[in-house]
Amino acid sequence: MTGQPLLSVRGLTRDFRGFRAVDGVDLDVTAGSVHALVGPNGAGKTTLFNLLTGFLRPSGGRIALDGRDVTGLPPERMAQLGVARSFQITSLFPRLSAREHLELALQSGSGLGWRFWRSAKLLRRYRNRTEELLELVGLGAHADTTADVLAYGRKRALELAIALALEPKVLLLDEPTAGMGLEDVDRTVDLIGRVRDGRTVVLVEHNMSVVGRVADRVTVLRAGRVLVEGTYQEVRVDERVISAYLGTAATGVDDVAR
Ligand SMILES: Nc1ncnc2c1ncn2[C@@H]1O[C@H](COP(=O)(O)OP(=O)(O)OP(=O)(O)O)[C@@H](O)[C@H]1O
Repeated sequence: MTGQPLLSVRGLTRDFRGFRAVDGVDLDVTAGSVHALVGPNGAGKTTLFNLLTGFLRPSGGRIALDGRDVTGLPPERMAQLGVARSFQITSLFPRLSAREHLELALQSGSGLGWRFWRSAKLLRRYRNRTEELLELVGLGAHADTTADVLAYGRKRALELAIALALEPKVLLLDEPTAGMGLEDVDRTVDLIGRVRDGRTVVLVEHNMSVVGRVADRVTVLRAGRVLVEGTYQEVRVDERVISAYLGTAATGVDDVAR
């Protein structure tokens, strides 16, 4: 970790017809860290996530990536600049194999379009990278399986590999363990541990035990504002965090309060 904020947010605000879902958020994500955004239901985590990835435009405030102002840029521009999010399962092509998804992702990230196929050298390089990414996310044995028959946890792993194919500076994961059974959750925790190497990761996560295992820093949001920021060990015993969770029917309260 270098200690430098790679992603820096100041006074970020987002209104929906007069309702302030994100309200003056300041956030610094250190290069090389895993940074979790948590908070009870309706705290503004998803809205903040969508602001950081360009899927929503802020109503106010600034976002800087590596010192460059990227406020209000659209998602494709954010992705080009190095902010990639793990896409939802619905964005996978049912009839394409895991390998084909990665070849397409690498090709689109190369900026060469179809010209990419003309260069044997490039083709080889991308084939090698495809195999590396498949291994990294544990899909080496499923390279030729089409997305429609990949198990749920493996679909999520494929989405992650697709995001990694863009070689992002910051990888954003939206509830990476949502809907998973215990075994897949453990596998995903391992996976995050592997992919974080040399990367910066921001994740929204409801499962506090996952947060405790993967995150270096935790920002707790409530009612659109930053309530507390610190390590998992710090925030889990913070009275304000405990009462924020106790004040709602949110999941995760047991883990926070324990
Ligand atoms: N498009 C929208 N239009 C109006 N209100 C919205 C919109 N998106 C979110 N909100 C409101 O903003 C607030 C924050 O929502 P958000 O989804 O960001 O919270 P969250 O912390 O991700 O919650 P959850 O844990 O339930 O997913 C909520 O009150 C929500 O109803």
